[in-house]
Amino acid sequence: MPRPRRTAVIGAGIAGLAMARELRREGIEVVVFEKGDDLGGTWNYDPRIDSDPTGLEPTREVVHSSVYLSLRTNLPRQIMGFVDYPFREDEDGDRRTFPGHKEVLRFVKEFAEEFGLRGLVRFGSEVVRVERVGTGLWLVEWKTKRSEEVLVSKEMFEAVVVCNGHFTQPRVPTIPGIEKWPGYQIHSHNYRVPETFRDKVVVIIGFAASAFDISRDVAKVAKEVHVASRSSEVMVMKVPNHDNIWQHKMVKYVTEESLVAFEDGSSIHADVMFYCTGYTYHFPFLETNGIVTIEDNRVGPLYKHVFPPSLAPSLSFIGLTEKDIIFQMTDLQCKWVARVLSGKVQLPSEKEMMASVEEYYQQMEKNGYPKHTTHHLHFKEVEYCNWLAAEAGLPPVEDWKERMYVESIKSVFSMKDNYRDQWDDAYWDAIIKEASLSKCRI
Ligand SMILES: Cc1cc2nc3c(=O)[nH]c(=O)nc-3n(C[C@H](O)[C@H](O)[C@H](O)COP(=O)(O)OP(=O)(O)OC[C@H]3O[C@@H](n4cnc5c(N)ncnc54)[C@H](O)[C@@H]3O)c2cc1C
Repeated sequence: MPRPRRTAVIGAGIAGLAMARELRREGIEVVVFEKGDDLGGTWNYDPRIDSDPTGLEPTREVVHSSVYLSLRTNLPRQIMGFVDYPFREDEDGDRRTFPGHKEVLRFVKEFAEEFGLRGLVRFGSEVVRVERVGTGLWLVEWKTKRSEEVLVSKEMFEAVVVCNGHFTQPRVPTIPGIEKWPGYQIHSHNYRVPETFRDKVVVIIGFAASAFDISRDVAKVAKEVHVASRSSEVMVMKVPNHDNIWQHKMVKYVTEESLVAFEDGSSIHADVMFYCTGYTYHFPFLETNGIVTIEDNRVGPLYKHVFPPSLAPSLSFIGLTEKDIIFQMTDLQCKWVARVLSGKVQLPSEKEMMASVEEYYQQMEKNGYPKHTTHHLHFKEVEYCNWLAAEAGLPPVEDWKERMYVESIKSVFSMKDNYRDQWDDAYWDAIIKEASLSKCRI
């Protein structure tokens, strides 16, 4: 494919902004379509929630962000910067190592201003169709609203980069009896403040970071909080240092008398079923004639989680991988894609890319990783970033970032309350200082 003249980027979260910066650096004209009216994607806290709190009703009105009011980052700010643009403290901002969401938004906006990216974004423009047309171009159709009037417009692009985020479309487990259970159901996508749950008995399903944080937040006002999980690691117990939080095995069934029975044999009567059960990938605008599919949360086939081999390089996806050093990884993916589009880096042949995808799937199967974890990096987060960095002509991720990432993941999984405020800043400051001194010495 010849170097594209114009590229469409869908979304102005960190992925879309980083992509726009890299494309422009490569001299490629870029248009960023953003359905919201501001930059920052999920970091734009929005007090509104979807019209269906479970997020399952297909015709519901959707709010993009899943951020709740008390949210603080679960990674230290030192590894939440872009590769060449650190997340520095702002004198007037939230200077904590694990800052609140407002501070992340401030940083993302600062990044956009620094590189003059705002002017590349068409706000209030929701992409509703992306389709390859006979000429090898991509037709992008988007809608804009002016008061009550909806305008639909079309434009052709030589390449499209999908950066629409994947924390908006909830995934919810099937629970026997739930259709008749009379309580209130909600997915964490629609959680904002604990007040709704005052004096309620709340069952939270999930065992990852959001279930941990939200259970502690809700427990401040709820009567009881019962966290249930499929995880084999869950210990059935009353959680130490909390008067009103219990852990259980998964919910076995529920009844119309509001009973919730757990697989550990215990049961309670509850008011709220709260799903902290993750999200599914969702590209409602994308038409590829079945070339790109989503099956059991596997977007495929994608070479290195980015390029569908038979449509590469004119179609790509940024930020699909999960559980990694997100800002660094996203930025590196963007640098790689921009270099591929500019012709500086060649992709392998379609056949070779397909073989690589197949090999990855086989490896997953051999290791017993379920299909829905296709875009988890399975402890190879840094290896993946280093591969991207090499493709982008950059050095590998700094050793201290890798160590800090590993340590912060351990902290998250330690499930200790206040792990963020127990972080040893002095220790890490010394490590970073030593690393930068040794860089100078080289
Ligand atoms: C609750 C929560 C906590 C998190 N905590 C952390 C953390 O501590 N550290 C960390 O590194 N990461 C964290 N993350 C991950 C976070 O999602 C990523 O850091 C990152 O912000 C994702 O950026 P993105 O640009 O890929 O997607 P998003 O930020 O979701 O941006 C996508 C953009 O695309 C737009 N869009 C979507 N569809 C369309 C369309 N059809 N047309 C036009 N525009 C469209 C959306 O409006 C949005 O602006 C968290 C995520 C959540 C949900």
